[in-house]
Amino acid sequence: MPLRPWSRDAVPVATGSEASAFDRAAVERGVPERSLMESAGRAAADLAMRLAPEGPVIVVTGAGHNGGDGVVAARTLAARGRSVRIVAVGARPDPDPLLHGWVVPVRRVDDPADWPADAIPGSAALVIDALLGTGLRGEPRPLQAAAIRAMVAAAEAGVPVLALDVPSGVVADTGACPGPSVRASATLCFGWPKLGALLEPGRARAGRVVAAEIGFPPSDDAFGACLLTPAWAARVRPRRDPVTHKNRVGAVTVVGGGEGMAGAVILAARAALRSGAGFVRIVSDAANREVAQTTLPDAPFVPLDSLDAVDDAIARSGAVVFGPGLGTGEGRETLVERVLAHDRPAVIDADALNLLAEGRPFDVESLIAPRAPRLLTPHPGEMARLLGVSVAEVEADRPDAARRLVARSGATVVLKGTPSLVASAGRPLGLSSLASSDLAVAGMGDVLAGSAGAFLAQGAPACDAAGLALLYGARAAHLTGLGAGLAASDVPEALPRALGEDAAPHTDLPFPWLTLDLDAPR
Ligand SMILES: NC(=O)C1=CN([C@@H]2O[C@H](COP(=O)(O)OP(=O)(O)OC[C@H]3O[C@@H](n4cnc5c(N)ncnc54)[C@H](OP(=O)(O)O)[C@@H]3O)[C@@H](O)[C@H]2O)[C@@H](O)CC1
Ligand SMILES: [K+]
Repeated sequence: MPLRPWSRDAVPVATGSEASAFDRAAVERGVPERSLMESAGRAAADLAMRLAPEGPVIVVTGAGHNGGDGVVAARTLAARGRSVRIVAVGARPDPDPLLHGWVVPVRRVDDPADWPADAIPGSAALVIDALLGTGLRGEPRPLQAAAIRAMVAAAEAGVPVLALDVPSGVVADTGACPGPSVRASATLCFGWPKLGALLEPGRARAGRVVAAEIGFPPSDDAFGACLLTPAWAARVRPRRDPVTHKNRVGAVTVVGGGEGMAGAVILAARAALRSGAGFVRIVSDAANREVAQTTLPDAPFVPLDSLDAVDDAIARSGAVVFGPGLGTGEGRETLVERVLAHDRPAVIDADALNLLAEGRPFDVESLIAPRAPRLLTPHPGEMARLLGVSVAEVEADRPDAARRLVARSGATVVLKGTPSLVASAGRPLGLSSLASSDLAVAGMGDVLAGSAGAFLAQGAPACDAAGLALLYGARAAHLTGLGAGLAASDVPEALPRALGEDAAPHTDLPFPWLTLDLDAPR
């Protein structure tokens, strides 16, 4: 199972607005716009030849620079001997100077009510969507909407569609689709992947996401997000010193599991051990002692009503995982107060979050300026309770919800979903590159919390611990080969294999300009 996605490290991700501002700044610095467009269009032609090694190519162009990229791609394909035709939607110069004198047949379409049925024939080997890029404002107008519908029909008839920069109709800032949008089998992003191609619903429209270096200056801190990839994880993950002992490599205390909820703490504790923690303690309801100790004899057990023993366990730990299966019944406030009084890095999950959402005994604002890193790991329902909004409001702008909780709590936040997001003050928003519907199963949150606790205890900063837990958990799930039959309890056992992989990420794209090759969502 080849390690994917391919990249050399974390990949900067630009919103459409950031990309446009960066384009302008680059041009002001003397980077010729034509050279950027030339590199973009030639990279598009390279990828097009790979996706459709033979047969006719239709390039649907718009009036802006996205269309210009498409014209360069069409010219390059023609110069390489391919059969290519342009469908020009809206105004373009005639003849187009970007064609450098090459004669490429152009079909001009100006009337949305009269879209020619044969403009995109079913016999095409590939459609290149160069209609709308980062310049889309609002819902596509009727002419562009007709072109998008024609490209959707072609895709439904089995013609692959390569979208340039972003599938037309998808808002590059957010992934929203205010009207019709192209269904691409692959999207080639120029410079950097666009956030809109990585967030739903845009992600589902983009297919495989490939990014190309096209001659931009370095982006440094220009963008607010980045894609966390396997190569990034391999670089930042903690490694053991050859000479060490169990308390030096990360001790974790998992606090959770009300009566009858032993499974959640056991999953978290097992994930912590399998993520490299040297010592894991379980603090749980006394009724769970037998099952916990039988199932996971490696982890000493402390009953959660023995508060002094709880204090002692936490004081001996490098990190706490607080909340899995905890329950929100009477008396839990005391435990919250006691656990969070320690200056230990902590993952705050599940019912510990629900208690904070109810202000029992305090709310997330009281976490501000803790003496140790805090990592909050809500799913959208918990996030909605913490912010006092509806789940629909969270889902409508997930990056904003994550950033708001960071501002309110001072903590690092993982907002689970597809993709899961990692938000932390002063750091770009991290997007997991390994989202998969296979992970939508009960107990995965407990595994994530335990694993993140292990990375925290091994000294990783909270945002790295969060990203590592997301990526290695998802990779482990993939390595089980169980697909939609995955159970959360399968994942901890596969974590060591995921962590042990040192094979370089794989791509079958041989292009020197390649900076990212990310599979279509599963
Ligand atoms: N600049 C650079 O350095 C580089 C840029 N690059 C490329 O350029 C792209 C950005 O180019 P861009 O800014 O020209 O915008 P673009 O996406 O082509 O769209 C503008 C067109 O869309 C139209 N339009 C807008 N809203 C609409 C609607 N609702 N419904 C219908 N039409 C609508 C708008 O029409 P208008 O509203 O102005 O009449 C205009 O015609 C970027 O994604 C990348 O591919 C690369 O080559 C690298 C170098
Ligand atoms: K496009």
